[in-house]
Amino acid sequence: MSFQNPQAVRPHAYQPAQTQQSNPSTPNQPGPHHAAPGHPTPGRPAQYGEQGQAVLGGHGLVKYYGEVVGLAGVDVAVRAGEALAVMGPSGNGKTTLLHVLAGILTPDSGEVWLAGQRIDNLGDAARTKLRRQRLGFVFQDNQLLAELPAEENVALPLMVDGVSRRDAIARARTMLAQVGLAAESKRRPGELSGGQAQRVAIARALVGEPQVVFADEPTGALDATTGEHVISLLIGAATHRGAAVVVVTHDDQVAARCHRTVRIVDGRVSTR
Ligand SMILES: Nc1ncnc2c1ncn2[C@@H]1O[C@H](COP(=O)(O)OP(=O)(O)OP(=O)(O)O)[C@@H](O)[C@H]1O
Repeated sequence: MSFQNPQAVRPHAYQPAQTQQSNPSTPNQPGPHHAAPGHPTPGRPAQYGEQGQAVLGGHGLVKYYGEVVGLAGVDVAVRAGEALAVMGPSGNGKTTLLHVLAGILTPDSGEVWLAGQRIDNLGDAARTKLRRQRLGFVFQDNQLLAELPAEENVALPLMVDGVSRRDAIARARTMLAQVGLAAESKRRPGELSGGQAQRVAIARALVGEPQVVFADEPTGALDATTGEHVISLLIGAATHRGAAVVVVTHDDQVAARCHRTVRIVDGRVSTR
């Protein structure tokens, strides 16, 4: 499935990570954290040291759609500057996990913590604001607005948040230059290649300096070479800024670019 469209302090740590595998082929180490200073980082797996605090943690996540199990009790955490791949068979809960972690869906039980704040129990308006201000999203189909040039697509989330048009466009242009699209900033999505359009979507996801970027099959509509370029750009640009990245993917090459992989099978983290 694709995407549809922050005070309490968590009292205890948890132990999910024996079920999450490091990706040995990934040379990068996660960057510095930017969890709120002074917070005992909720959701931090016990083996993470002070250099690797979890910016995002899900604990005991359960989600049903009527009788259908979406998630059956998932523990997961991701550090600032770390890219986590979420893999597993179709229909086993990957997108559900992404939506619950991103505050798009509320879990039936369990908790989600973002940089020291429990977020699963916030109201709709607060979660919407949090998603806009602190999270970034990259979709399989870039979901750019066809009638707007690239720079306005990137500037839009900033303007919605009250940044002046002039400043938002300036930041959008800087961001587009960073994804190699300075020359394309005035083009509309229909005038861009699939890979270029996805780079615009990456610029849009990053322009607000999010703490976590969620991507659901971000390379699913691209050929292998373009997909590899796009995922490298996304992970490099996000983790360089200290953001965490959570990528749902069926693609081993995409997962290999991430620091760790977690497999979701039957709504649970698989140990196999
Ligand atoms: N809105 C919904 N209503 C009812 N059932 C749903 C809904 N969304 C997901 N499901 C069901 O929940 C289970 C998990 O779905 P989910 O989309 O999370 O799987 P997935 O691993 O992301 O699949 P895929 O790889 O095919 O995208 C599936 O059985 C699915 O049919």
